Amino acid sequence: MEKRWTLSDFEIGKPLGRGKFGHVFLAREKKSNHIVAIKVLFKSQLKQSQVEHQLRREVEIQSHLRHTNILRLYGYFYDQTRVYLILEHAAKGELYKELQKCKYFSEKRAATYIASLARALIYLHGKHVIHRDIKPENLLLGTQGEVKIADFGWSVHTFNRRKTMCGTLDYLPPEMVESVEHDASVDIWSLGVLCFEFLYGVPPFEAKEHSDTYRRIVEVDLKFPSNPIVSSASKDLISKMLVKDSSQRLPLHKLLEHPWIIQNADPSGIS
Ligand SMILES: Nc1ncnc2c1ncn2[C@@H]1O[C@H](COP(=O)(O)OP(=O)(O)OP(=O)(O)O)[C@@H](O)[C@H]1O
Repeated sequence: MEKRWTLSDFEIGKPLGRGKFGHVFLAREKKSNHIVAIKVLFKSQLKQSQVEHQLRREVEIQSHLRHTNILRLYGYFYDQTRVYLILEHAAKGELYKELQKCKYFSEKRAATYIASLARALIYLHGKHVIHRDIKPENLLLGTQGEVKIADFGWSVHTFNRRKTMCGTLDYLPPEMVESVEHDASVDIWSLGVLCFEFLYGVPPFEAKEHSDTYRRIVEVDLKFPSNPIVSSASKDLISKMLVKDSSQRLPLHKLLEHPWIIQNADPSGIS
């Protein structure tokens, strides 16, 4: 049986930040002395924005994941007005802020993050989970500076079809057999965008007008700035991820064997 948590199990510490729906606090579980982050969400706000369903899915998915580069969700509890999520504490905070501070990362640091994220995505996809929202704002940093995927609000579990089709796989057309892998390749695209942003400090299809960004994405209008100077190996990798035909994007296990990753990524995941 899983433990039923209550607020009295924790000593609440300093605020770590606030989001759209609630506040995050440092906390200590009294019995174990374990340090965690507690996210407090107001039920009224969740209802108003009609995101209860999304939150339930997020909790359901994230609580079953175990990977160094995925933020752990240990459990949850609620009272009359609030929902509490017990999260792994990411001691070094938001990656987004680091990127703002440095403007752009070194190739070693970028490659280390990208390799760690590729490993986390391989793990997720193996569990039929597609993240669909990989971006700097959703990444946190652990004690050693290791990157952690934190926000599962847009993730989906693509298992339902398999369960419901159980036993009748013989009749599935190729596009449906392939669709899980096909869907997962959205995360490869996002990882390519992220890699560009890590190295240049700006996302690749940025434009003043929304409509222009849209057009640049659809056309895959990929241009590498001349500044900062970035290795051709990294550009080669990015070009292999940002491919319009999703079936032609570099598979994540191949990404891990790419020369730029081999030469630059720290295998420990610490940068
Ligand atoms: N597990 C954690 N460890 C350390 N800091 C955290 C943790 N979770 C959240 N934070 C901090 O608290 C802030 C608010 O987090 P929260 O997830 O509520 O909102 P968000 O993801 O920034 O925004 P949104 O509400 O739009 O999803 C984060 O930006 C981060 O600085």
